Amino acid sequence: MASNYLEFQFKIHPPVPASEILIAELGSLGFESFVENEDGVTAYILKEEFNENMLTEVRILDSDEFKISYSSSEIQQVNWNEEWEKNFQPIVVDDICSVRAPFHPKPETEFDIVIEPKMSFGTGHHATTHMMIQFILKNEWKGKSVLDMGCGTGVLAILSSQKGANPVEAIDIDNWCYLNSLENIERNNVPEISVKEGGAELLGEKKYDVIIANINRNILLNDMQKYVSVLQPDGDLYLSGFYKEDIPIIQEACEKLGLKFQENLEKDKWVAVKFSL
Ligand SMILES: C[S@@+](CC[C@H](N)C(=O)[O-])C[C@H]1O[C@@H](n2cnc3c(N)ncnc32)[C@H](O)[C@@H]1O
Repeated sequence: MASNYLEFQFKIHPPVPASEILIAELGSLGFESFVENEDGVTAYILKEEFNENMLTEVRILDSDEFKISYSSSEIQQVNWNEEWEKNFQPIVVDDICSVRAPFHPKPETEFDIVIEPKMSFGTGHHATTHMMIQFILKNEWKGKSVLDMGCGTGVLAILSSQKGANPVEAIDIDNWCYLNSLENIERNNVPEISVKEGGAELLGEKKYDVIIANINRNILLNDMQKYVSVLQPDGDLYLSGFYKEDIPIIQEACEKLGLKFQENLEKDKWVAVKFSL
């Protein structure tokens, strides 16, 4: 791919495992291809698509815990696949589920998900994806209707389908993630998964046995009511994308909507929580 791109180095001070939230925000602003490094994230955006207001949006992520700074430079050519091949290692969750790129050898695990992430979130490397995979692995999924909100690469929707969920639907607000999920679903030869581009406004009358949403605290708080309105009685809602200290606010919002806390997983300060109606 040869285009005029801006390359941004975003540094997180002090370095904390917050880069995936930064990546999710950058992705929704129109940045492409993200490479995580020790200090933060390198991200790219087409020069004509960049505007200064985007950096104001990024600064809103600053908190008591960390601050984000950046520098930028203009570049002519990016080979995104080479970037990923340098940076993307396969992962194995609980010895039974691998998430890997097409160029990695086939593993022996029971579940094998092949993802070409390009610039979408969801390689399984991040704690939140890892924990959502653990939840899917350890709970009954067979025959259940599953909605994956904020599907990224489609990794959780693909695993849901491999675990026997049917039908599976996936939604992401980002055009790149929508397209990338379609590609990855085809690559994994799973039964048809419906993918839509948008947010909670796409949810209508149809109800689901299970909803999984790994997004971020504020979007979850904002959209949770809509999610619950399309959850079957006795349905389960699995949420991630927030820190342990956010559990009380998430739990309070869920309980107001009639959900009961079931269980939470914790990894690198991040949590994933299961609620049931
Ligand atoms: C943290 S990533 C999770 C990706 C994948 N599900 C995983 O677990 O690895 C969050 C995803 O949510 C999407 N997203 C952000 N806001 C959203 C919204 N309001 N509705 C739906 N998707 C959204 C982002 O584009 C991003 O792909």
